Amino acid sequence: MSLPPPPDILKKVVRRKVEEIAERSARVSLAEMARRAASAPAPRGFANALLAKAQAGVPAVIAEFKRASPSKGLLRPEADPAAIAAGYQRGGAACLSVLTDRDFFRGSETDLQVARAACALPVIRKDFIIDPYQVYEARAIGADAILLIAACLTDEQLRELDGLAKQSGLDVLIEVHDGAELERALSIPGPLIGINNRDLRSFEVRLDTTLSLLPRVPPDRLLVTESGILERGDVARLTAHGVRAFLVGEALMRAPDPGQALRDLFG
Ligand SMILES: O=C(O)c1ccccc1NCC(=O)[C@H](O)[C@H](O)COP(=O)(O)O
Repeated sequence: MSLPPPPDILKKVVRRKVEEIAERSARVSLAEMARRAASAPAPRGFANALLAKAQAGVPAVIAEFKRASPSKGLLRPEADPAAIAAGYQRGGAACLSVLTDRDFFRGSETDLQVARAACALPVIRKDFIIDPYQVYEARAIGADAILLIAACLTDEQLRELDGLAKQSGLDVLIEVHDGAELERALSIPGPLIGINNRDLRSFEVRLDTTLSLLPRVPPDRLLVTESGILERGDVARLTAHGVRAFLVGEALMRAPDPGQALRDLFG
């Protein structure tokens, strides 16, 4: 069951992020966070892990750790990130995604650190990144990649945050929802383009979002389809159209054994 969307969740989340960044940078300065980022362990190669699977003809799956979400409420609030990350690795995931937002997803930086320490998979920090501070913070906590949501960012912010991430050793997944956002994302060099099937304003999920934008994604980009992949039929439908990379959360987090659910979905 889906919850009714609050009026424009993205605006609400971004407003809260602005406050959060002010609070955090008062506790740990930008300069100190940049220093911590510079001394973080080497990144694991998020984009390369996806590309290797896709080129081998195997579904490249980013398996997501998510306790709750604005659209679905509580999924698995007491989940253990270490056990689930290890299960995802055994289940054949190429990469992990960890929601670090606290107020809307019940996540944390600790979830990412614990999940990454429990496996050898590269990890993307899934959050609403709008400021350089969060890029340094992502690297400082050990993330290997960040998500940039085109709908939350101006072209200038997108370019600045993407440049800073790459300079810091992070891979970037730019997420789009429509043709206009896709054009903006394609103006930025990089191997990964995420197409989110969930309309972040209405919460409606349509796999057709990926299928309609897919012909506009050049072959040198790896399209990652995100959200609403719930059953084998969804994977079969997307695969039949040439989709090779998937980001899946809810279907795995709701299952008694998320790693086994991953095997069952893509097996
Ligand atoms: O999931 C939400 O309710 C949501 C609401 C507002 C912004 C982002 C949101 N989700 C983040 C994601 O993109 C998904 O967690 C991810 O694509 C996995 O989706 P799913 O497999 O449907 O859990």
